[in-house]
Amino acid sequence: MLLKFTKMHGLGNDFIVVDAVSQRVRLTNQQIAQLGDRHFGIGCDQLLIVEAPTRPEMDFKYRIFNGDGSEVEHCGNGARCFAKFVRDQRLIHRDTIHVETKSRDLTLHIRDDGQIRVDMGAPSFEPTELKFDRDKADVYSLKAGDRHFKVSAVSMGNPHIVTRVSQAERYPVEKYGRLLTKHRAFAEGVNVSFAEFVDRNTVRLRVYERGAGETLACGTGACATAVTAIRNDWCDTKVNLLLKGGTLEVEWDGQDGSVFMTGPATTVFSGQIRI
Ligand SMILES: N[C@H](CCC[C@H](N)C(=O)O)C(=O)O
Repeated sequence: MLLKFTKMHGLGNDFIVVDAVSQRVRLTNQQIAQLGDRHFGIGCDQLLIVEAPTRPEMDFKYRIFNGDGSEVEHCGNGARCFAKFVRDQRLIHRDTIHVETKSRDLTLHIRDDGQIRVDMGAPSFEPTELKFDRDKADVYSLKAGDRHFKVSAVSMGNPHIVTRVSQAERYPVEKYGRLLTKHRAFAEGVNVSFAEFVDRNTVRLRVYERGAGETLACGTGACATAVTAIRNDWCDTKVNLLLKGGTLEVEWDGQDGSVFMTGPATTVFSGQIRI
């Protein structure tokens, strides 16, 4: 099969985007992992497949696969790149886009300045949705390697834990992220945010992602971290998350409303590959 694709990124969290509306796409999880391989394939943190919607009130369905080939429920940076992709490919002519994902419906708005604002839906703290083994909703004490961690658990449709650190830039994220992401408390793995709270509107953040390792940015991780900060009154209802790849703005009312994330999306190149 000759597969057309577009390489994109959201603050350095990079994606292979595939249009399955205009071309027939049949990819196995193994083929997705091959495409995601940074030495033997194109290379990406996640691969996004854009499909026709399954319900008339939606514009598209978009499926998300980690670089290891595993399909997941949500991707915040990917949602922004998806929005830019479908507009640039003229698959839609509106600036507000309604899209289905595996776990929830999203509304995306492309602003005049090119930034994309995503209604990420409401956070959840119910262990059932997070598929955690524990009966306590949202705070865990976990041992990983030689350290104990106090983590808050938040679902943005995909599972996250957030732990506070004093200096994010110097923290051994690879060592402890690798241990925590597969901790036995999380039946299907978990994304791990290491957050340094700078002030009531600023958090320095690094994320070790399930199925991808540390990425330069993580949209749902930024949302999970902002929700944790607002819920604990460490931050106000608008938070700037300073990630390795750049800054994301996240807003949440601290009640049961949606989380809103605003940030950029960038197209790197388009190509085709025989697979
Ligand atoms: N690794 C995540 C999916 C991608 C999330 C991230 N790239 C984002 O921007 O939200 C998971 O396994 O749930």
